[in-house]
Amino acid sequence: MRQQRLELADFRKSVVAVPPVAWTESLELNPAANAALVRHIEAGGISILLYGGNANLYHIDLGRFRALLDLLRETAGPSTAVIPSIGPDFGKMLDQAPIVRDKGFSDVMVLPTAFPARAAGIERGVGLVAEALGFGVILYIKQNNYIEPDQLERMVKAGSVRFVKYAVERANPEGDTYLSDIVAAIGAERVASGMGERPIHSHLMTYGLATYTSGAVCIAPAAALATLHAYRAGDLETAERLRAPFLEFERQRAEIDGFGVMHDAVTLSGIADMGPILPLLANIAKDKHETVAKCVKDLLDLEQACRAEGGQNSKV
Ligand SMILES: N[C@@H](CC=O)C(=O)O
Repeated sequence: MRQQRLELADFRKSVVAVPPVAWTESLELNPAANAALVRHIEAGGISILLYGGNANLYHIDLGRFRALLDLLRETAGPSTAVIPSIGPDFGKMLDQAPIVRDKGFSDVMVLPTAFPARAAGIERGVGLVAEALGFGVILYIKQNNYIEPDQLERMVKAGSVRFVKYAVERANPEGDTYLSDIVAAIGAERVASGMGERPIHSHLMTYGLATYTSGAVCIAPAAALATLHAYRAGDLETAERLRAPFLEFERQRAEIDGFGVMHDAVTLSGIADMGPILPLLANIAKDKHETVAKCVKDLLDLEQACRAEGGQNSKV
């Protein structure tokens, strides 16, 4: 695992993969399956792994959290940054902060608490958590007006927040004034589009966000990097062509279940057997496997083509 804290420039270099976690039937960590997924993502050129929503860290207990951090520290390659997530409630964040710090992680994301939470309480709570960690966090904003832009600016100046994962759902991501206000307050270089491929055209091109996070990247990492690079180069035709199978995958996730589809898609891809998803989430029904497997195959075909053409420099 990379030892140095991520700098803003590092986020611009990679799409952020948001992997699920593999468990055995008795809900023990599956080291071999988790390692196989990490290796696949790294082989596609991705250098940042964010264990958060898709890993279902919302529901993880402290024992499994410790074991996961040990495994990730040992498994990730020397240039791969691993960002675990803490929370979503204040008490769990405080319990997890010393574990994160003592195990040598230097970046962490705070999961969003939708209820009950108030902006002023989030500012104070995240400040205390950052103090306990000894470094500023990545704040996951998933709700409109979760935190006011001027508060966020204060938190960045105080060092309690270093980066933001922005994932507020909009029917149309253009004209998102909350996002423009956030960007005006802390700078686009501190914000990642944080909700998969659907809004990335706007988020990268209109708002100039640093990068994007995605679950599907775990299946097609080189294709995702090629997509990011095509957007950056202004080659929108290539970017849209590359994004098409990711969008179809996201459509299936929205229709069936975003978490369950992501988890089981990795198993269906043959990359690694993820086993059961940690409760309170659930695996998808068997009768959905065929549809999901078809999307996964399209992603794998694209991945193969991108790798054959040289990964991120591909014009596939
Ligand atoms: N929820 C999105 C992005 C992750 O943070 C996904 O899973 O693709």
